[in-house]
Amino acid sequence: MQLPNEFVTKYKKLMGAEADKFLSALTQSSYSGFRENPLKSGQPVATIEKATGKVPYVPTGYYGQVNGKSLDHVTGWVYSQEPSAMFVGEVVNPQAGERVLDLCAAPGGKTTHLVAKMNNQGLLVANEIFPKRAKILAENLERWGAKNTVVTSESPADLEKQFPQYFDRILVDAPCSGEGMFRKEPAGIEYWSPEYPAECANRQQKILTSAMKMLKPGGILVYSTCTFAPEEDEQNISWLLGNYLALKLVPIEKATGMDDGRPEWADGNEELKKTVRLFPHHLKGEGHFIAKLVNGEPELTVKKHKKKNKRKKQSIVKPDKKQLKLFNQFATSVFPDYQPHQLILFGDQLYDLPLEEDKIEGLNVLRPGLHLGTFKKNRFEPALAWALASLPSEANRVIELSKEQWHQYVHGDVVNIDDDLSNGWYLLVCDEHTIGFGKLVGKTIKNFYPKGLRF
Ligand SMILES: C[S@@+](CC[C@H](N)C(=O)[O-])C[C@H]1O[C@@H](n2cnc3c(N)ncnc32)[C@H](O)[C@@H]1O
Repeated sequence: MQLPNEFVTKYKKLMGAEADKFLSALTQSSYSGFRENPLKSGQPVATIEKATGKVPYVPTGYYGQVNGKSLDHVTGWVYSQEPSAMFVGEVVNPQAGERVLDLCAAPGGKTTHLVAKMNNQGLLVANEIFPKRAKILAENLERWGAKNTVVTSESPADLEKQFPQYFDRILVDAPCSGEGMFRKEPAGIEYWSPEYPAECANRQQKILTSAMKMLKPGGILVYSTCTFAPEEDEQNISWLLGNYLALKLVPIEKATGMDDGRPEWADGNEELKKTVRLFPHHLKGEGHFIAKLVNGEPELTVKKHKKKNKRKKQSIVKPDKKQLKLFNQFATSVFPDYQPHQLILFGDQLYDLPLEEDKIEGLNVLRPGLHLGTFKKNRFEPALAWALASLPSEANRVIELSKEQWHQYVHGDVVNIDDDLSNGWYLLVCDEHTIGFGKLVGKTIKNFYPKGLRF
């Protein structure tokens, strides 16, 4: 890997005596890792995936690689994530029941972590500006079993109009110059230029300005990047502190190998030591920067947002009596204890929306909460997302499949069983993993695994 000369010169100057160790670490191999899903896994994942060790600062984190076609991955028991990036979710530390915004969320590494920390309770809005990336985010959340999460695809400036002073916690995992990922994704080096960090900082300040409008008084803002560039890290935090006088840095408890932020790389404010830097020559992970701030602003009367926004991208419709009957028939037979927040329809798709419906009107919403199923003529077909967000113990009607039958199922084949069971819908389970729904007719399970996911 060839680092740009200007990059080397810049960091030799900034890092001084440490520069050689730092630059040499960038030429070594990167670390891979994964988090297990505490909402699902009933046994230590380290024994079933190829974990090479425990990430010391993340209770659910492991070093090692996940096989994308393994049962654990396909059913959302694990999520592949670089070890340093895992610390961000720990710093955000959202609580069950809170309103949380992940403003730059795709592909969802941190969002899935937040879902787990919130125990799927409260509201998580996961936003990604680019629709294609937002689609991947929605798919990853579906596999993870997110119930409390709405996926939107908006610019921060548009989102701020909808949610003034609304969130208890906001994560801005900002688009950045990516210097911390150079050894993991060397293609990023091509985009780098000496001017690039300042350009990124400018964009980050715009995103932070929108984030501040959506943060409640007393709310927590976490800002993270995967770059070493002081312009995007300490200098942006100085900028925030200078522009929002009620914002205060909250100290982050550092694990072994983590460094304090560097005041001397910004305006010398010693408070910046409360931020954290993860350097690849000091720990087993890639480069990251994280700051945690609390908004001490007293509660202000928030002007009711007048909907200037005339675009009606989504219209909210409730299921009619007939649809409710079909849904209830399914729910009573398979998930008798399921308590939806609010049932809404997008076309013929039924979702369980975890927030007030007017909050999503006018927004580009890819996933208005948990996808429960589809109405087709005179029947209700449950969605894979609902299965993946459920535990075997929550279902009345379960069929256990062998590993071989699971392979048939994800391949899209019909699966035959030996037992005599009544016809109808069942939750399919393999080795304690919820894998999907199947409709039993005689001794044959009709396969409803989505075509696009088959392998
Ligand atoms: C560092 S990545 C987020 C990674 C993600 N949080 C995760 O853990 O998987 C930053 C994201 O910001 C998005 N982005 C790019 N430009 C943006 C902008 N102007 N405003 C908001 N988000 C932007 C990118 O598409 C990208 O998905």
